[in-house]
Amino acid sequence: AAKLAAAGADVALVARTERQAALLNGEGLALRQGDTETVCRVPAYSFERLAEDRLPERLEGADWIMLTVKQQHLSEPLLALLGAMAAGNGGGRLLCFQNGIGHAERLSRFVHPSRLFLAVTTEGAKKLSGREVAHTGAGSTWIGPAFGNDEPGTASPEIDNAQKKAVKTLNEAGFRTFPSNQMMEIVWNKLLINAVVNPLTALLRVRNGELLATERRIGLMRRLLDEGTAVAKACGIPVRDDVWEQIVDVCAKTADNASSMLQDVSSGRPTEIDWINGAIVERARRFGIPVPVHETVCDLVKASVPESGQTGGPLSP
Ligand SMILES: NC(=O)C1=CN([C@@H]2O[C@H](COP(=O)(O)OP(=O)(O)OC[C@H]3O[C@@H](n4cnc5c(N)ncnc54)[C@H](OP(=O)(O)O)[C@@H]3O)[C@@H](O)[C@H]2O)C=CC1
Ligand SMILES: CC(C)(CO)C(=O)C(=O)O
Repeated sequence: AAKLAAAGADVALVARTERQAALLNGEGLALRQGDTETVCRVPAYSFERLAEDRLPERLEGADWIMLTVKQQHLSEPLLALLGAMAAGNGGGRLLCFQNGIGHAERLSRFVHPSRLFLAVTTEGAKKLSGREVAHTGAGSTWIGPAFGNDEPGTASPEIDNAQKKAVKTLNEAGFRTFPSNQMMEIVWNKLLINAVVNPLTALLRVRNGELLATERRIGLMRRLLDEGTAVAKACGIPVRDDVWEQIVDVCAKTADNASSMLQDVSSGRPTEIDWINGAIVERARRFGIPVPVHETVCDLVKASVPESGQTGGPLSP
């Protein structure tokens, strides 16, 4: 939001709590990039208030709604609010940045499928406080319709134009962004990467780069990738030949990063495992494909976070 606003886009934020919205409205949104911090003024609303009140005109008329919550945050009231925002005057389009799969199908019960778009990004961002965010790494972003239009050139002119405008706006804000009509393929490609890196870093409590440090870890990574690839192919998803090389590259380029799942497990928060490895297990069952390593990491990751998600934290002595 800070980078889009700096590039001249008309942006508003929706925080979860009224408290955070008041903080953002009072003190501004601070963006940290390297050693530089810039503060910008972006009007903020809260989900808590919006879920109860009428939608303000500004949000009802939004061209694009960028959804950056985690999969486990997609509650029924949030889905209903997004449905209302995407149905307003002129009809907003919803761009979903989630890792994992399953959200497009859930959202399509509330938002017309023609207004649903998926984004896959390798940009890195970290919330530092209620009003501060760090841009932790530049990457690339692909956006496109969630359903249909698999054949290049078959999207409606309206979708094409909306997509072009969003790509242009994101590029102007400094995000290297590309349009795609094969988002399912791109989403699955990222899924296969996350399904290897995230659970293993979370369970072994290591940073991304340390996964490549031993043959035993590499063996587990390869078994997760082989099982995941078999499921993707059974689902009719073309899998790139160089996914393994991409995984090695991600681990090398983000060597010092704690993966999002490691961060969640270390803080005792619920993880996105159900929408990453869990989604692979669920689809494997449909096709009768054995995925013992995915099943095991799902159980272990879930067992490592207390059911209530209230405690957890560093390893016990
Ligand atoms: N961070 C990254 O670099 C990348 C993340 N992704 C994906 O993007 C998604 C978001 O990741 P990330 O930003 O790291 O996740 P975080 O958990 O850091 O941020 C999610 C935010 O959503 C807020 N939220 C939850 N529920 C609501 C609601 N009902 N209304 C408004 N806001 C809400 C949370 O607020 P609160 O804190 O108050 O609970 C939180 O600030 C995930 O699916 C992740 O896998 C993909 C690529 C890179
Ligand atoms: C690519 C990777 C593994 C980078 O940390 C990621 O997306 C995550 O942590 O969720």
